[in-house]
Amino acid sequence: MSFTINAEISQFHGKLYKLSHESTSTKTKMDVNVFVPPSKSTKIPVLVYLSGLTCTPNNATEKSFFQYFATKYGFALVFPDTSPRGANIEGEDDSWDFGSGAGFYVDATTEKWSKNYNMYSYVHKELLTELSKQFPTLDFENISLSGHSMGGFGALSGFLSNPGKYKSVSAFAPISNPSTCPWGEKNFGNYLGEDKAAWYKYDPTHLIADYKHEHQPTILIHQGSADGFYAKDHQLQPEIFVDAAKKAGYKGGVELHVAEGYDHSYFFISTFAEEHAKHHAKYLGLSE
Ligand SMILES: N[C@@H](CCC(=O)N[C@@H](CS)C(=O)NCC(=O)O)C(=O)O
Repeated sequence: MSFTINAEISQFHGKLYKLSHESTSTKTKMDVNVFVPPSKSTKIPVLVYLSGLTCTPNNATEKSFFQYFATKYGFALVFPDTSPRGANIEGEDDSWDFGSGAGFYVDATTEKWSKNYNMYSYVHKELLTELSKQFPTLDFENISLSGHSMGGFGALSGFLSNPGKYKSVSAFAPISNPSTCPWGEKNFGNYLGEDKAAWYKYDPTHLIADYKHEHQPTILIHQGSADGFYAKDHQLQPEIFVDAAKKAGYKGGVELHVAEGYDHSYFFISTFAEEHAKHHAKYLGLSE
């Protein structure tokens, strides 16, 4: 398997690559963007950023400002897509919060979706393995996770279900307890079926309750107070995750910042991108 380089763009003294490849996990062509900072190191740490509902790899690439901080601190960035595209499954393109653009970073088990909707294996296994061959100077053993909304859920879930694999995790407005919110119920119900035990294997609030691994870095979360998905729709519920972490005695703790007046958009994400970059740089061995 090899990547097609669709674009190679100079940015912040590094290179932004827009790539595509045939995925064995999703059985579709997948797009992914990778930013490589101007480093002479042959072991450049990596931050994987998982995007939210409706996004392609380009939304965060164009609006998060993360590349500036990747150059400043010296880590590479990986921006995966949010679902398979064009799998030709009935209903896949019918709503903005399910199917295309909403793979939810799980491996589907229901008959209808399980052939293609395997974003958990795609992100945490296939993509990282394939990128390590394409980019030999990137160190995929020194890697962290971040993400927004559905991707914030994907980051927390991926970190907690792969103990020790990721050095650190952070999230912007994450869907923190998907088993108890409308987005989670819709997506988990369709992808994983009605047995909630299967949902809990991905739900950060359940995962942290059972997390036993000694690697317990501080988990950084920002949430905008004026985000309608938080304040009005109760899709995000970061406080429930914080409580679960406290109850579980998670050693690093969860640092939740509710930022007054900020919404759910990339104006919010870009404002706090540096705090997240700094957080990961510390755990990736790039700063104090
Ligand atoms: N389409 C939805 C909004 C979806 C949304 O806010 N998606 C977030 C992630 S959950 C996002 O990043 N959208 C793309 C963007 O802002 O570039 C609506 O009309 O309410």
